Amino acid sequence: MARFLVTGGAGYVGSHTVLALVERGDDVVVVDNLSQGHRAAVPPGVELIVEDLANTRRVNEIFAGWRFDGVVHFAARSLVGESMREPLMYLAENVSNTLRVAEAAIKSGCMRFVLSSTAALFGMPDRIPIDEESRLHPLSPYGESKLMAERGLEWAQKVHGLHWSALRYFNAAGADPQGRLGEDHDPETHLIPLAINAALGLGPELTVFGDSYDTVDGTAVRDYVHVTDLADAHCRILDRLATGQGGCYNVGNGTGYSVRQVIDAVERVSGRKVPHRIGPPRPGDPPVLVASNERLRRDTGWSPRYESLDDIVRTAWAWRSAHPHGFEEAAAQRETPLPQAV
Ligand SMILES: NC(=O)c1ccc[n+]([C@@H]2O[C@H](COP(=O)([O-])OP(=O)(O)OC[C@H]3O[C@@H](n4cnc5c(N)ncnc54)[C@H](O)[C@@H]3O)[C@@H](O)[C@H]2O)c1
Ligand SMILES: O=c1ccn([C@@H]2O[C@H](COP(=O)(O)OP(=O)(O)O[C@H]3O[C@H](CO)[C@@H](O)[C@H](O)[C@H]3O)[C@@H](O)[C@H]2O)c(=O)[nH]1
Repeated sequence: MARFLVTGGAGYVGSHTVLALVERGDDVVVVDNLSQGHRAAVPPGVELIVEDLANTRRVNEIFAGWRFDGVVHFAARSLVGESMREPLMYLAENVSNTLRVAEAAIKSGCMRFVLSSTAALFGMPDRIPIDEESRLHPLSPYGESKLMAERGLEWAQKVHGLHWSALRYFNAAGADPQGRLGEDHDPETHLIPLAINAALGLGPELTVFGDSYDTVDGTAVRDYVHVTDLADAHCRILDRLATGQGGCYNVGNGTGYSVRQVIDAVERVSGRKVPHRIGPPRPGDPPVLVASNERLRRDTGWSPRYESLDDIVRTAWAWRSAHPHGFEEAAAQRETPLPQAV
């Protein structure tokens, strides 16, 4: 059994990874400031430390107080559009928090580090599928912040011998197949939950960002990878780091789906219409982002269990329709006192 610190473990990808680690018998501690995360997303028995990673003293204390074998660093600001309005805040926060966590880890002798990175590193890619040798050219401060974080970790490896990997996710999607966890952001900006909310009447009609791209039907194409498959990739990478081998990996299904295809999938799975209209393209959105996942498959034996878009959407639909108001409702239900025995 190993013990891991998961920053941002109350968030979407983080909580699914915490669950996967716990299920295979690892001991997990979560640190999260709950700015986006949810207490109810942290599995029972896992310690949640509510803290902001800006607090250097506390971050050092957390590492010194536990003997962690590794850290998985999810906590970050991750809205591309917001980063275009607040570039310096994004760079300062995402980079400094990553380096602060890495420094505290190294000081405490915790030498395995996994960074949540992103396909946004590649900007407008010059070839599809995108492999790890593709040109790194972020088009947003968000993407730039992850590239700078990766570079910082590279120096930590050269100088201090840190074993690290970056997992560059494409579009995380879906929910725990057993319905225990799901995606609950505020504001929600991701396509699949927005389409589901529109179908359920929980949100406004969906705006399709552009229908004149050079793609199969004019709408933008993305590589949707199931969050449980992402969680599995983190578990495998932590094991690989234990052998001293690191590296950067693209994590996607290797198949692209257009926005229209996503809408069709939500309609098939839910049996409802997704009210939508066509709007202008979102500035900075590349027409097509599809991963090559060959390196991850080769080095770790990973392969996605959820390759079909309908299967991915089905899990997201199941969670959202069972929890129309997300985790707050789930927590409130659990806090309802049990009826008194008479
Ligand atoms: N969701 C995606 O499609 C996607 C794609 C590529 C990369 N990523 C990256 O994966 C990671 C997780 O993404 P997500 O969608 O699960 O996001 P999320 O917002 O659901 O999770 C991030 C968590 O970190 C916490 N957090 C943020 N700043 C913090 C701070 N300063 N101190 C402590 N906790 C803090 C939040 O409360 C939240 O629980 C992020 O680093 C993101 O950039 C996500
Ligand atoms: O209301 C909406 C929202 C999205 N889209 C489109 O749907 C696709 C997916 O968009 P979204 O779910 O917002 O994800 P991305 O903008 O592709 O960004 C995600 O995937 C990136 C990597 O590919 C990560 O860097 C980001 O953190 C993550 O949010 C894109 O073509 C968008 O233009 C719409 O048409 N309407």
